[in-house]
Amino acid sequence: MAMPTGNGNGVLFPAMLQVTSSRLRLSPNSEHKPEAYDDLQLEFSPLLFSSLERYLPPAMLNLSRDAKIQFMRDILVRYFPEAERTRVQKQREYRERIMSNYQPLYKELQTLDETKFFVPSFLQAVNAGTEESLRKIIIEPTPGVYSFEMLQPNFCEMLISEVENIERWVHDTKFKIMRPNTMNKYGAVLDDFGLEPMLNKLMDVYLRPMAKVFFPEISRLALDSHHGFIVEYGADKDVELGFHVDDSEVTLNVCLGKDFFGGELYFRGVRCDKHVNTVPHPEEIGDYTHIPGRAVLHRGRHRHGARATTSGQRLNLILWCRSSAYRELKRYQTEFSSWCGECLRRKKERQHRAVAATKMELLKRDGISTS
Ligand SMILES: O=C(O)CCC(=O)C(=O)O
Ligand SMILES: [Fe+2]
Repeated sequence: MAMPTGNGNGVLFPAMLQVTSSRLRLSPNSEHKPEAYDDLQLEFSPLLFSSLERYLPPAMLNLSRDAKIQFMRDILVRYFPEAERTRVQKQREYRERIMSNYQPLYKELQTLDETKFFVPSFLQAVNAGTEESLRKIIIEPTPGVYSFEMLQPNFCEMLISEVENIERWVHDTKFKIMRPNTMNKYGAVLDDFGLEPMLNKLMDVYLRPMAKVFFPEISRLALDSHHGFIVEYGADKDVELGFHVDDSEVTLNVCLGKDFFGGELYFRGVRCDKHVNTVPHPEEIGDYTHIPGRAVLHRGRHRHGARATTSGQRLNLILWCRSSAYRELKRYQTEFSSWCGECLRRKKERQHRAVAATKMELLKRDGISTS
């Protein structure tokens, strides 16, 4: 028998007793208008509560707001480990410190204005949304890497000036900035500087149709979070970037400028965790030369690095797009021949061996000499 639950003061919620064992709905109740939870100072986003409310069992919908909060929080706490909650809380505090001290140079960067941000060819192809329209604007410098013209020169200049403004502010105030990742000593995480909603829209509206065409195995499941940042290279900045895979399902990398030599990307094939250090096959070896305004889109697991920027300054906008559903599914899989070059090679080898063994058996059975 289930023990009664209470609010910690010895008072029971009778209605809660009836529904705590109920399951969430499998599909959301689209007719239900969820309450607003914006005033809550909880460890989860108020939007998460509003979204989850649509999945509550019907009997719960008439309960008090507090009872619903308690029920939903219990679910979220089980799903979201404490270490992750602490990380999110620290990140929130870090961003609040930035937002209350940093004065942006261009507030207009925070709202995506498609005609000011993108070149017409990109916009037309994405708006048409067909495979044909998207294939028309891309080239594939090496298999699985797609390149296309994307950003307007004016937008690139604004973003570069904003990053320079960030670096000045960091220097003048001695702010302890978190760099984009362990590989870069320079650059800035744009999500920390108020550009997260803009980059979310970029991923959701403009990259989603592309990912659907070029990486269908991933984008059957939604890309639902991102890490957006700028990398900076030059004599007094980072010079090159070692061979690595990204912590993303799909990566967008757009060159913003300025004038530079070098900095080419080199690619060495897509690999799963198990095969990340295996040798590349000849057809997987390819280079890409950055051109300001031009983007490359590739799988995060596509192994790559950036050669030295030998003169001038190079800044690139990077968006690591992630899918929580894809990551969850991957945990239950052991073989990735649909995208890992090495899993595929080994699978083909096994098939060849099996076919050869069968042939041999048949020849022996028919008494034909195999020596
Ligand atoms: O420098 C570049 O263009 C590559 C950057 C990159 O691969 C990364 O930040 O993950
Ligand atoms: Fe990368």
